[in-house]
Amino acid sequence: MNKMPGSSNKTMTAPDFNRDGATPMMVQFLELKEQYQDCLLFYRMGDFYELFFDDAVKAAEALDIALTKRGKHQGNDIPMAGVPVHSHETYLQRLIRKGFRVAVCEQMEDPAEAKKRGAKSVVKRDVVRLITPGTLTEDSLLDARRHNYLAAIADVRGKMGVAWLDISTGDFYVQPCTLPGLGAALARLDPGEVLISDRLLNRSEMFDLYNDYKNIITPQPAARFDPANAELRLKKLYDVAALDAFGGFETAELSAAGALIDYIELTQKGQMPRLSPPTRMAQGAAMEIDAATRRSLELTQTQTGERKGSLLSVIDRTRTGAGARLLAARLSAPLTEADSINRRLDLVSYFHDHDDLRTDLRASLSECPDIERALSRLSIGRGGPRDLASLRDGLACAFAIRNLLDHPASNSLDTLPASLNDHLSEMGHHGDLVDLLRRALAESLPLMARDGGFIATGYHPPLDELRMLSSESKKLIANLQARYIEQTAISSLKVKHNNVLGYFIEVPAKQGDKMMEVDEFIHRQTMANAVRFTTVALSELEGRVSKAGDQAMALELDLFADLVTSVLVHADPIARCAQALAGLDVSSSLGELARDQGCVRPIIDNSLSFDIRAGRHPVVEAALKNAGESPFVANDCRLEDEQKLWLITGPNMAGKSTFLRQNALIAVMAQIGAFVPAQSAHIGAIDRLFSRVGAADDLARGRSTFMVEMVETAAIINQATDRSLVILDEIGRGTSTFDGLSIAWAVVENLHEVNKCRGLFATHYHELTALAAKLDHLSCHTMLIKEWQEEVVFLHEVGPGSADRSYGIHVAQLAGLPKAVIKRAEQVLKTLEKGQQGSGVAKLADDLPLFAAAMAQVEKEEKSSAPALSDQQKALLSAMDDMDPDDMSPRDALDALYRLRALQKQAAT
Ligand SMILES: Nc1ncnc2c1ncn2[C@@H]1O[C@H](COP(=O)(O)OP(=O)(O)OP(=O)(O)O)[C@@H](O)[C@H]1O
Repeated sequence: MNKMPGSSNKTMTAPDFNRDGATPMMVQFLELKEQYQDCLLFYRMGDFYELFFDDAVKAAEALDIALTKRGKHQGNDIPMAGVPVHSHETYLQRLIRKGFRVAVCEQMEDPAEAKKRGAKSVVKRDVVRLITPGTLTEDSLLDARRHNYLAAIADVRGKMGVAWLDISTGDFYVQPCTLPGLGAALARLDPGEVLISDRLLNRSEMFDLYNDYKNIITPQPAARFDPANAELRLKKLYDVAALDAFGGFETAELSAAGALIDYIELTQKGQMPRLSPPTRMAQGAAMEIDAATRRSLELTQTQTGERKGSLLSVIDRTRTGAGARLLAARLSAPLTEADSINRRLDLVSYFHDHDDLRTDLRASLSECPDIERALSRLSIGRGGPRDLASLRDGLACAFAIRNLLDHPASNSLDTLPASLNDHLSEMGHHGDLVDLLRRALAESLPLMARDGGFIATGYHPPLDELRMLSSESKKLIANLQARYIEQTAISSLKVKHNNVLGYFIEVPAKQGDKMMEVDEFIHRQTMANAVRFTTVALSELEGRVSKAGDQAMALELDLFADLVTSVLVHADPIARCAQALAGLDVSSSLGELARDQGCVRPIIDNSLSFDIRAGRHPVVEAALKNAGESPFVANDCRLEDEQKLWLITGPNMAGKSTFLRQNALIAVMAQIGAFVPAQSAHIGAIDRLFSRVGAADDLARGRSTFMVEMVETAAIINQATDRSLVILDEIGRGTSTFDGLSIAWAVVENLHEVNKCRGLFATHYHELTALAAKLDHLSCHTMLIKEWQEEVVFLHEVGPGSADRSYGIHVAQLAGLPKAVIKRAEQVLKTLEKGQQGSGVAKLADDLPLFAAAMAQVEKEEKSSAPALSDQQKALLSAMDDMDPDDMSPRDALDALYRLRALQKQAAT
């Protein structure tokens, strides 16, 4: 941590809000800080945001910036740290990532105004915004390809509701929820921040959830979740008398949605961003996938938290940020309703079948800026000229895309899929707005409107006049230089400009006296090497330049505000257009993926089918391809009728986990409306997907591997229905053999008899295969291998039947376990296989030779198995032994080399 430089005095960290004796500025700071004690207060002072007291200490440590001090409070030094305004976003990003909340306090008036009230008066300041992880709008603080949701959870008389919105795009949703389903809902949303009322948070049932999300939970007073207030807030926001038009919301959903709006008002200080009316997601509309299943299937990120290596990274071919966000959102929430899935598939099919059209569309999309985020920034008063340009270019792209899709050059006789027509009509017509923005905006644009110069010449004549006045005056100033040189005969005289003096005449120091003699030149400043003057004419021209400049700036800002208004009048249709573009991006990119990867359109209906022919694991297949290894082996999976539940045995490393996961991933891909990596696929829509494939300790929650496994298994047994797909890999391996086997046994029976779900169950407990005789819908399958010259070759093929052994020792050998250990393991295995399990196991230690004896045996075998050397080979070795390179001349060395080569040739024949 940074130390207070050169300070032996006591410093104070936590501010003492006692204002006695404080300077007026500190009084102002303390008044503000007292209101925002849970935030770091960025206190604007000129070109810096300053932090004081423990805010400064925390920020200095988090940002690795200097910690200094400024004045005293109550007799103690005040720690201070600061970040420049022009680069503050980088610092903000780091603070937000580290979990801080920041209150941004701005100067609300020109310092000159404050001075008018008296020399000691303080510039008015106020907090204009609270920056929290769930309320970010700046591109620099956001990932362009991911949504950043702010979520709220409400409980009203035992009924729960979840609401979530992305302030940077205006998306807003609600859904009813149950306590057991809450974890899955949050895992799906992966929000940046979660609001929960303190009353709900204190309930013991919430402790686990709190544990999982404590870093992003922002507790709120229960009053902020009041449903009656929530309803009023929503009605006011959307200016409606009743909310029925948006769908029938349950009270808990309203309460959650209202808490979100309240929080936005609180953090944005009343500046409401554009928010789409809340869309209600019905319970069960999305495939339920709990957090453990998401982790194990690595849908949007790998188990180590990276995007690379996830399913999303392999299937994402989108060209726009909005498309990428939509694809990630769809992948997190596959649909359950067959008709909706098929509508999406129709569009993917269309793009899959029309290569040229798809290529042209994707080329156009590449040019399309992020309309959603630009619109959101403009709506919240945080946009700049470049956001207007993004809208201009994005809407122009939409126009071009509409033309392209409305009049496909080829296949003009094809009927367009219904969802394509929907997208086209959602794109609307924004020609007038594009035209306006084209005329209004200059070619190169500053980030902030206050930097000026962004209105195109010719758009607004009065602005052109002011600019002309200013530039003509500048020209006249330049002319003055020539006149004064002639008048004074000082050729080195220059007219210059700086921010302190404005325009001035500068001559070298030795010419200063000469200038002083002329009344016209008014002395301003004497420097070491130069003397500076002004004249009445120069001051007048300068006045004209700055007046015209100020007027032009004010006019530009007015014009900017007008343009923003013209955009915001159309905010909703623009947002719909942006969503349509994102939809086209996703569908065309899935069409591209299907073409590229040889995927097929799945048949999705309401049956209980699960029939995948020649399915492949998209991520493992891509990895094998990248590594240049042998191609992926496709496998069938039919979970129907008497084969609803598969029991899969087979050696380690034979591909069981890959097979299990690939079928889950194919189901997920199919239900987001993507083509799937298979020869054919028929899936009766799945309501819940469970995958328990390996588990790690959850030490944070004090759970062992086995405990985690059992908690997850319990969730499956309690929740899986006959429409669910359950994937279980090696249940029960974390405990003693007999305990594990018994649990696995009972779980299989329960899945078969009670849950009646479709499922894949991989195990090394070969004893379980006996269950197939008892359970009608259980069938045994195994990973095929070939044994060849004592080697095991994995074929990665799934076939009927069961394996009689696991070849674990073989895999251990491949992994490099020492030979002695392998040998010993083989001895133990043989003894066990002779039927000495159970009570006989205890006798193992007596019956088996000692470990040391086994080691000695290995050494002996190695020696005896070493191949005998031929006479020629011996001659070669002894010739090498006889050589001493230090004693050789270069000539001797060369001769020796030839000799060795000749001996080696003899040895080889
Ligand atoms: N169908 C396949 N085609 C080609 N290679 C495959 C296939 N399935 C698996 N593999 C390769 O085999 C490796 C091991 O697969 P996997 O982890 O699925 O085996 P496993 O049977 O589950 O092993 P264990 O029982 O030890 O967990 C994979 O990393 C992959 O490289």
